[in-house]
Amino acid sequence: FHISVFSRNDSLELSCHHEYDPAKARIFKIIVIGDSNVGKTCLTYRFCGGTFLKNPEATIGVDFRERTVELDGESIKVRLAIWDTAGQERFRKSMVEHYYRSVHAVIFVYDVTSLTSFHSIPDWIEECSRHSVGPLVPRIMVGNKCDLRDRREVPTSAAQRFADSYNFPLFETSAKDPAEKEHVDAIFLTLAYRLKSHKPLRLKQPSVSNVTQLWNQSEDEGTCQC
Ligand SMILES: Nc1nc2c(ncn2[C@@H]2O[C@H](COP(=O)(O)OP(=O)(O)OP(=O)(O)O)[C@@H](O)[C@H]2O)c(=O)[nH]1
Repeated sequence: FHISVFSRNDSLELSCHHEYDPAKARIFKIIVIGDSNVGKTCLTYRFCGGTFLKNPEATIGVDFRERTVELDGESIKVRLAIWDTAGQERFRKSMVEHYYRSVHAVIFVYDVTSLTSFHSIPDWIEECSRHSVGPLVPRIMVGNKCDLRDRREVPTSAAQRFADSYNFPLFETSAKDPAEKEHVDAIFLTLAYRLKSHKPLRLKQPSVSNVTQLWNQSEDEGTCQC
């Protein structure tokens, strides 16, 4: 049962499950934010699908992806519901309120070969604040496309200074380079470990599509400040 909302991408699925399993219902919403073309879709696809998505199209509205991760051996399972947001203003403006409702964590992405995308990060942080994402919501910064070594415009030192000033962990990686696959996993696992003690979204009606519920519950609950 595959669902993709407002998307032309061949995205991964949030599956519909029919038996109630509390472990499966422990779910955290992570939004991935940043300029268009920085690689948000490819990073989330790499994490959820394991491969590099060739020829992604611009995200329209949002694409949902999901992966369940096991923490502390197998003792804790958490489901990461990842919202791959649109970078282009015209494809996101009607959706922004939905992005931030009940969000548990935020990933800011820039492209290491684009100084412009790095300089946009303060604007994305500002947008988060405007939507009442509190300081207790974990945030992470990711510099993508590190495989393009000859085209790098954003030095690690500058990015690290910036990240430190906000107390964000910084990751530099590549969605494209297969050798970076585990590094991409580490980004999301870092958030999962930080979230495991937070209050998750609980699915109210396990028999109904998770996407529909996440959408509706985020309407009901407002931004999570846990
Ligand atoms: N070399 C390289 N190219 C990448 C990498 N990640 C993404 N790309 C390319 O960058 C372009 C944009 O990738 P997307 O993942 O669609 O970017 P996006 O941030 O989701 O863009 P929007 O949906 O418009 O917000 C595509 O041509 C990808 O193939 C990477 O790590 N290395």
